[in-house]
Amino acid sequence: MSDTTYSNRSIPKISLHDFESRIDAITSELVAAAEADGFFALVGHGISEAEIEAQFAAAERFFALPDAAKAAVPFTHRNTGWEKRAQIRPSTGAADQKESYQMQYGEAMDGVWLPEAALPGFRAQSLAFMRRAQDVSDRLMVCFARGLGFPDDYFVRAHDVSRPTAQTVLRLLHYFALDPAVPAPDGYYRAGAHADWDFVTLLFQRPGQSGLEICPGREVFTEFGRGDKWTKVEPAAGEIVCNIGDLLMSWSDDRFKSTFHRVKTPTDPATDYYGPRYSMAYFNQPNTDCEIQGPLKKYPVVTGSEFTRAAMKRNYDALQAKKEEMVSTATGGSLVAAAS
Ligand SMILES: O=C(O)CCC(=O)C(=O)O
Ligand SMILES: [Fe+2]
Repeated sequence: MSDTTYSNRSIPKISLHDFESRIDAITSELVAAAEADGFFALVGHGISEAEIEAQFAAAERFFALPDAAKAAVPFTHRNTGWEKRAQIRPSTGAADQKESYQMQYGEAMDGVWLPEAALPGFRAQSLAFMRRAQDVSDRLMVCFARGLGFPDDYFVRAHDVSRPTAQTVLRLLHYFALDPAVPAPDGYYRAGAHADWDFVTLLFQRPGQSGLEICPGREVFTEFGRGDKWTKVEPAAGEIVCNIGDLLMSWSDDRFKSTFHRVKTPTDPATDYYGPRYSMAYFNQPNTDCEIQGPLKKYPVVTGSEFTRAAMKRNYDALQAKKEEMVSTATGGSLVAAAS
């Protein structure tokens, strides 16, 4: 990561307090942030620090189980379950050095919840927290619908978690601690650069456990490039960092930006955080049967399941291209230079 240059831009902080009476002002702030940055920090959203910490405590209990126990609920093709060092990013061609567990509301969780006895209270705690995150998401969706000239309930209905076609996910993440005395090996990434492919992501972080960096600048949602000017986003107690995903970028005819981001591998003991990092990402995904098209009809109509399939294919194709690039660089005799 020695090629990184930093820019000290800050992301907008937006409060949702008195939502009903301030909805137009909040909508203007959200639209401006979505157009310019693709990232913003929410305060006054109604989820208390204690509620967030209770879910982090549940996440810690989950990850503290032996791998053999977690392996009973492995990652599935329906985007649920547990993985460890298994997510390879097209930007790096290497697996993220983390473990994660993804939960949904409906049938996609069949067989992917641990038995109650293995982790008492975990399922009820997590589903209750997901509903709290959904309440916040619904308010953002009303504002984005207004901003784009759709009826208020347009996006809320397309992300209805009470229906069996729901795909929305809460992902618990755990990045492993590193020893500041031992430099991380080449090719070690906590989370390689990527854009999310959902509508909007709500990211919960723990104060002190830094590492998130963002890189605005994408022009169209189909673009898979990445820029080189990064900005650190420090966790603050009680704040929810939100980012626009590819779905909303496409649904807004590329007006709102889905922004590249990553979790930096610590390289400097003077400034970087080497301890374990826990984070939680709530990915708002569309119902499989909803129809997606922006007001200007820039892209053809697709259903929620078609959009998901296309996003996975774009990711897969980009990964193949990265692998070919790595092979050709290696056979060109410059293996060391290939480490990005
Ligand atoms: O852990 C984080 O802070 C970021 C996670 C993330 O970007 C993702 O899982 O998509
Ligand atoms: Fe992400």
